[in-house]
Amino acid sequence: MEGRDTDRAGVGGTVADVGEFGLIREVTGRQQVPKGTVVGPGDDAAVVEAPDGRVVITTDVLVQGVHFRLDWSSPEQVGHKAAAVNLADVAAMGARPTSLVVGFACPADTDAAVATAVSDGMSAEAARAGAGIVGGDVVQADQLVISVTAIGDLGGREPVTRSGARPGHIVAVCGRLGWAAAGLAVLGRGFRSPVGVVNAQRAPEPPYEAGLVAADAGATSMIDVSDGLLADLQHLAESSDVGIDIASESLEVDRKLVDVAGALGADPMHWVLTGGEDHALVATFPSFTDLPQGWRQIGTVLMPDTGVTVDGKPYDGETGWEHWR
Ligand SMILES: Nc1ncnc2c1ncn2[C@@H]1O[C@H](COP(=O)(O)OP(=O)(O)OP(=O)(O)O)[C@@H](O)[C@H]1O
Ligand SMILES: Cc1ncc(C[n+]2csc(CCOP(=O)(O)O)c2C)c(N)n1
Ligand SMILES: [Mg+2]
Ligand SMILES: [Mg+2]
Ligand SMILES: [Mg+2]
Repeated sequence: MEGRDTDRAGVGGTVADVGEFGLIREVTGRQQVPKGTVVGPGDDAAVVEAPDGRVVITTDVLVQGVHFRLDWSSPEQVGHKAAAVNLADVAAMGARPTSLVVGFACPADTDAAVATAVSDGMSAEAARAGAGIVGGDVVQADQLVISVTAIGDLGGREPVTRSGARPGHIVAVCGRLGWAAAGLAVLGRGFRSPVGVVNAQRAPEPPYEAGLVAADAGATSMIDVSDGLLADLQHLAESSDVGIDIASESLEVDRKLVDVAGALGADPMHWVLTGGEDHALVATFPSFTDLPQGWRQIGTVLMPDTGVTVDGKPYDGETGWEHWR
């Protein structure tokens, strides 16, 4: 196969065989983490030492047909989403986003106005988080690809990683769950309404400020929900070496989700538990914490042997999005 070098492959099969998270383990296992790295690969963002402080840095790539479709979303909404998913990773470290660097790839026949509208959408969402675009690159490609690197400022705080949860802590969430998944289901069936869930899929609105607030309130770990609540809690549970139980009765299922699910013959609780792309923030706090405004308790941290459960039982079904699956 083109480009395949069996001597160097180190791992057999295709990336689909290895899996998204297996591939991350493979590539990070071969990398040397440089001196001055405070938080290396494995969290929502890295934290590196700079001469005058610590910098939070993270990248997410969005690919046409995988993360968005131009017949589903306006170019501005695509740009908004590309910025939001990265800004949310900075917020999930308890940091304030400051700047974005943008890689933009598209075919030769793309309208220039599409490219500028994507950029405008990114700038507008960055501004909502207090950040702006400071550089980038534009190149030719077979489809639209947007790669964003976001930089954040901890303002002297310690980063809130995925690894600080301990048994007895409470699990809390801020932001929407299941809305973008409902929107995806609607769009996937060729509908364009209700616009509330559809716009949640097109242009998510993560609660950036809540990341800083959680850090100041003593959050012990945090992650943003990109792949699905249960899938992302699994990452947090593995990093912290704990178990987590979610109480389904504490998860509010908005009337809108119930209505959309009814119309599509879907289960709204499945969207809430496993839907990604709303970029809600999930954090753990010591049990005595008065949760900050907007945060609600949804579960508890347990000993590691139980894994991630819902009402004490393992979840029956996919827990979230995984590339190549
Ligand atoms: N090619 C890579 N090389 C080094 N580290 C990587 C690579 N790909 C991913 N990682 C690291 O693996 C960890 C998990 O990545 P992942 O993309 O799942 O996190 P995320 O960006 O928070 O989630 P999502 O992409 O679903 O929004 C991150 O710390 C990321 O930096
Ligand atoms: C056209 C189209 N098809 C499917 C989806 C669903 N989807 C794509 S990536 C992802 C998880 C987050 O991505 P990542 O892990 O890369 O951050 C999800 C839920 C979509 N948004 N658009
Ligand atoms: Mg993340
Ligand atoms: Mg990522
Ligand atoms: Mg993901």
